[in-house]
Amino acid sequence: MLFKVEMKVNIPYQMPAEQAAEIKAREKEYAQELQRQGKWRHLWRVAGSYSNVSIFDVADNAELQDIISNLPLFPFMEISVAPLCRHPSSIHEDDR
Ligand SMILES: O=C(O)CC1=CCC(=O)O1
Repeated sequence: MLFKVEMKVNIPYQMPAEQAAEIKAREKEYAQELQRQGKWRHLWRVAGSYSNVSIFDVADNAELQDIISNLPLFPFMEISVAPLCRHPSSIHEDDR
């Protein structure tokens, strides 16, 4: 199942820089492993903001919830999720 996920990051300005850097490093490692597994298909920065648009390819809603809630930055994010389905004009066979 494919989902569009939008994540807006709001790290409190009081957080020490080293702590923020450590959380971001863990986030990067987690995100890159999920990309290697094919579960995090696309990860795009939204230009001009500390947010991203991502496409996830997961088994079901429960797996998406598990992945998202384990993001190291999860406590500092506003997240919105939209389920996707194949567009009839798509030429990409893996759009499902
Ligand atoms: O910087 C972001 O948009 C948050 C994030 C998600 C995966 C990652 O590595 O950073």
